[in-house]
Amino acid sequence: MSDPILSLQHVHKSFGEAHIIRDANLDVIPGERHAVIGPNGAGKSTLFHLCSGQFAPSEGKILLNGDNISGLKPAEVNRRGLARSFQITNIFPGVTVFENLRLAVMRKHNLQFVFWRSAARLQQVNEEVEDLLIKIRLTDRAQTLASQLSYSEQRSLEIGMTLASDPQVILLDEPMAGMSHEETDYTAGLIREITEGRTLLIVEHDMSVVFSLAHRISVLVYGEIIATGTPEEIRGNVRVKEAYLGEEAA
Ligand SMILES: Nc1ncnc2c1ncn2[C@@H]1O[C@H](COP(=O)(O)OP(=O)(O)OP(=O)(O)O)[C@@H](O)[C@H]1O
Repeated sequence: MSDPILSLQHVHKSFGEAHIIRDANLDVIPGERHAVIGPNGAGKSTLFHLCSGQFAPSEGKILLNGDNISGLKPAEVNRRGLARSFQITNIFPGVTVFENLRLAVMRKHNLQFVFWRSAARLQQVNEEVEDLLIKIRLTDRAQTLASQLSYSEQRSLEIGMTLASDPQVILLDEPMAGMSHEETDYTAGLIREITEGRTLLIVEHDMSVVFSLAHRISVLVYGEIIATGTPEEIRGNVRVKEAYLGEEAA
């Protein structure tokens, strides 16, 4: 197995007396689509916050490409190649799809207003935005206000904004939440496409999506990763059935 691109080593996270993440160990392999599943409140979002720099671990290490990123600020983690989307959408509803993406691309280049004096750079940003529009299949909606998009289109736009920094590792937190079956199928297809050649860590409650999309799955229960394996291995894991999947099936 190749070296992990993202590695959590004995990671703990406490808030006061509450031990939310307890000795989490997780290796994410370059190129894989890795899902984290677990009951409500298990600590999945907290785990993502730790990986993306929103929280610093109380103990343990998080490595990205072998470098210790524990405690680095989100912008620095992003600069090093990890981007995430949130459960709650962070697009700007009052501006167009194109402008939302342009803002995300400019953020990547860390652009100031002075930047706009250069027509060549403006052209470069616009080309990057056009490219993103194709990837998220929203070229026809470029001039539509984000608030006018359908729910799944808004999620596509958010995925596009996550892609703007051209990350090696993408973290998606419940991208299918609140979607119909059709929207879920559509978004699963989009995620397959846009993560080609990248690494995906995804939290998702829809088990049919998880088991068809993920190469490997980790199961988080009460802040502990109780199993990691292929979908078949996880389906057959007795501990997982007892702690989680049995309960879901019921
Ligand atoms: N900043 C915080 N301070 C104190 N407790 C927190 C904080 N953030 C999260 N928690 C607690 O940590 C636990 C895990 O929350 P988290 O959101 O990570 O779970 P989750 O697995 O993502 O849940 P869900 O599937 O419902 O989204 C919860 O009990 C939550 O109340």
